[in-house]
Amino acid sequence: MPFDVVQFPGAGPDDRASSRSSRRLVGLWLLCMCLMIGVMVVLGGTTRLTGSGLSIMEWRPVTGILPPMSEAAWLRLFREYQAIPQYRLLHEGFGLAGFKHIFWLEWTHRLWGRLIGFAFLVPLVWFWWTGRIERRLRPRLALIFALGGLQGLVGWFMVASGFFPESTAVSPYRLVIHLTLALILYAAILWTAFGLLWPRPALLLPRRSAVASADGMVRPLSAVLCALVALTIVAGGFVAGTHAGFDYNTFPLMDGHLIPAAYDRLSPFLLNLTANIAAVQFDHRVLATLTALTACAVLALGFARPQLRQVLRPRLVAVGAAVAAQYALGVATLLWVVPVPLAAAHQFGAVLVLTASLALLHAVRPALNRRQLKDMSSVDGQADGAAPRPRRLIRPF
Ligand code: HEM
Repeated sequence: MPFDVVQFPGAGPDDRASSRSSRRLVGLWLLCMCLMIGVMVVLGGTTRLTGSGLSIMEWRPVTGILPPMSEAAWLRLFREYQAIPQYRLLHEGFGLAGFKHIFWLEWTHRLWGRLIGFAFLVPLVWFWWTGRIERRLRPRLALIFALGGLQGLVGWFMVASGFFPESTAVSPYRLVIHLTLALILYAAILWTAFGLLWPRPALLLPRRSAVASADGMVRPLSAVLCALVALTIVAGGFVAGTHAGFDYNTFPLMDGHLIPAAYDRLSPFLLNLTANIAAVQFDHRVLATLTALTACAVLALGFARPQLRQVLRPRLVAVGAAVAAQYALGVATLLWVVPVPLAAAHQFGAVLVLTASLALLHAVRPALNRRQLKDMSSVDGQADGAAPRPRRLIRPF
């Protein structure tokens, strides 16, 4: 009997849901959802970077799936777009062909959003109906679906801010909310998928050993890494939202200084963190550097300790590679003054960094209770060559 199968003789209606095959099926479906969200993040980034996001000025969740069907319909939409400040300031004179170009990007972004909703809802109903989803997971998945719907609304809330008089782009605050909610959804789905596919921590670290032993330090360090990645992403959202990447295009100095002279230009001081280009860009650099240093610390610890190296090697390599590539991409995006392909790759890189750090944290998370720990020890501690005993219930997250 495979150890991961959770089978209780005469157990309740969750029997099918907790079987290995159901968990794998549901887990793989959720991983596919993550992939779709990753593509969506790149599509959203490209839409923003090419100034396409304001080309559809209506919010029609269902009927909006149909693009304009006649020349008259195209002309009507183009005339509406010509009335907003973005057209006059960014795209004046680009003609109907230019308008169609930016329209199709925004339309594809919205269409992909609808497809994500569809690809989530239909299997969810099917798996639920056929008893493949454990009871405990049902409220979580329903909440994720509701948050997905909310994300569509937040997207429109963001786009609407681009139509304010004299505004040529969306509000940075709304852009950050949109990006953050997308990545919260992504993280929640990924964590749930990991829990289904790898129901127990890869490493047997009792709660007490965290911090108390050198090996145990890997857990708090991984948690700090995830927190720093999250903060760096939010800060990156502000860099994108305030167009801060088009200024201070040198590295590591900013205008000849390590800390830009204009860091505290605005008052009150807190406003600098979100609205002052110098401070916004500097904070993103600092947070990214702290993220990279923490990743180095996790890697140094992981490779120095044989027990950690043996179990965590692929995850450590993934964290190292993703953070190094993302840092280099960030610097390149800055030095080349935000070319669309580099900036879009940098946006996707953030998803990869998040994925790798969550995979590491998931592998070293504590077992849920003492019994689990005992059950795990009974399998893991088979140095005497005795046949392993099947474990009992391991909750899948
Ligand atoms: C772990 C490291 C990093 C992470 C996780 C990260 C993450 C992000 C994210 C999520 C964005 C917002 C993308 C968007 O909304 O379109 C962003 C934007 C940006 N980041 Fe980073 N970043 C990192 C390192 C760096 C570094 C080291 C630099 C340069 C010194 C940098 C420069 C930029 C620039 C210029 C933008 C704006 C690009 C645009 O306008 O599209 N990043 N970053």
